[in-house]
Amino acid sequence: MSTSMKKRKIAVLGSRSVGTGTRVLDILSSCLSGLYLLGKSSLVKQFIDNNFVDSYYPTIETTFSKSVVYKGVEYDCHIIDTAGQDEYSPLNSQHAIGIHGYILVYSIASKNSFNMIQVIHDKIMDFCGLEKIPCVIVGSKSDLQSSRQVDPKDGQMLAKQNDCAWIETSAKENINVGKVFELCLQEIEKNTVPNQQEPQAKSCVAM
Ligand SMILES: Nc1nc2c(ncn2[C@@H]2O[C@H](COP(=O)(O)OP(=O)(O)OP(=O)(O)O)[C@@H](O)[C@H]2O)c(=O)[nH]1
Repeated sequence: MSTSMKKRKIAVLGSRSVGTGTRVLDILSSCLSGLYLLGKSSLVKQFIDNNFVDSYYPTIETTFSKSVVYKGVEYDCHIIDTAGQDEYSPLNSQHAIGIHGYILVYSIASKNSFNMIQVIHDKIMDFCGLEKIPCVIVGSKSDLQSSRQVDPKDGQMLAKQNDCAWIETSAKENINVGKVFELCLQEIEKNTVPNQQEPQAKSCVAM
């Protein structure tokens, strides 16, 4: 790996799926309520391995690395696939400190998961004490059109209100997966002052 590569840490967050605590029951509950699962891990897996698996394994937080060339610059991206956020739980500091950009995921087939995006966004802003965070709001499972509960216009409006990028994606059909991470780098680099090597120092970014 080139020493001049810019390191960017990206956290993938969304609402936590309601696990039952045991493996068999988790699988059963995912069959019953699969639409409410966000597909965070599937999105990351498709990006890292070019692979989609239909089965569900509850996420234990994992970090992946991949070098990405964006606008002719090579970035060493560290992507943290989180287990998700509860409405009332405080933000885990590891999902804020040292993070350069966020991918906030909802399922287009779950209005509840969409409603959680503003809650999670506000939690990050509160934690970091910032007025803006580099962020992409992502509507996952765009292949599930017949189960759609979230209008694209609502996604775009939420992104506009929070000064974020927005996109819909399908890990299953490999639609817009690379674009999600490009948009995240774009939002991170918006934070970079011209002629400056790294994103501007913010209280939550470890330089
Ligand atoms: N139709 C469809 N199903 C998907 C897509 N992405 C993921 N899934 C399915 O949704 C389920 C949950 O996917 P995961 O990627 O494990 O979801 P997660 O958000 O990481 O879930 P947690 O580990 O509970 O946080 C799995 O059965 C996937 O196969 C997609 O783009 N389209």
